[in-house]
Amino acid sequence: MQPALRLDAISVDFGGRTVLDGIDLAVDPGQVLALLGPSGSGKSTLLRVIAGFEDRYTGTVSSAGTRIDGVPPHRRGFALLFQEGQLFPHRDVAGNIGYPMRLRRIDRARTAERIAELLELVGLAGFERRDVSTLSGGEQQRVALARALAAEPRLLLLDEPLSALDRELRERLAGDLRRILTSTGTSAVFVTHDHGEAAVLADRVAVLRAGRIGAYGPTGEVLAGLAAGPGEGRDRDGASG
Ligand SMILES: Nc1ncnc2c1ncn2[C@@H]1O[C@H](COP(=O)(O)OP(=O)(O)OP(=O)(O)O)[C@@H](O)[C@H]1O
Repeated sequence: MQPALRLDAISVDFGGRTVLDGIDLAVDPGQVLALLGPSGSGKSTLLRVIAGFEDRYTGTVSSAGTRIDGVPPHRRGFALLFQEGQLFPHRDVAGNIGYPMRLRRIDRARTAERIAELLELVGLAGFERRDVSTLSGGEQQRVALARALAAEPRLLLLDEPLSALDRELRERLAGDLRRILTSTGTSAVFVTHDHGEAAVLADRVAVLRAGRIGAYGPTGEVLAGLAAGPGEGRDRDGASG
């Protein structure tokens, strides 16, 4: 099967400064890839290239065997989940989750059924009519996740999706998120600073260092390598620059 995402020789140069330097990566269908690395190593820039928000790059981005360079973000079949879920404040929970289905003109009965399924999946069964402003941070992130999954994305892109939450909630939600991604067979790329989060969520880890891939492989191996490396493992990024 073709990878859900493939990057070939992605480089980004901002005003003569190399921010990404020849990145090659692939994410197989159903696989979850974590991008780790210190601040400024290029993680968000790479995510922006994948999502289609950044066109100042060389190299190619493909999905399911097709090049998608130049395809606008909303036509890529990807969904995004950020640190703050960015829900629509004037819509209730069902209105938020159903939004991608409305855009796709899926009929009301099917939409309502799917919303109920997604709420069950994220542990918020029966929350349809709740005003989003009355939800806790963790509940809002669950609703944002349900909305991202409602579009049945070919790839889910997550930019530190749990970092706004407190530690205990973060750990619980990381486990839930992994279960949900597995049960829906969703391929995902997520940016994190947190090794624990990568350990729970990811099948593979790529460590960025100054715009290059410093380490890449199965999660256990890469994290063990970081913990054992000289002077590394002490900071949360596991990279000394
Ligand atoms: N639009 C831009 N113009 C110029 N430089 C930029 C731009 N966007 C990012 N950069 C620079 O590119 C480098 C990589 O930034 P990026 O945000 O991708 O890093 P990051 O690994 O996501 O960092 P963090 O973990 O702090 O979010 C940084 O040095 C940043 O200052």
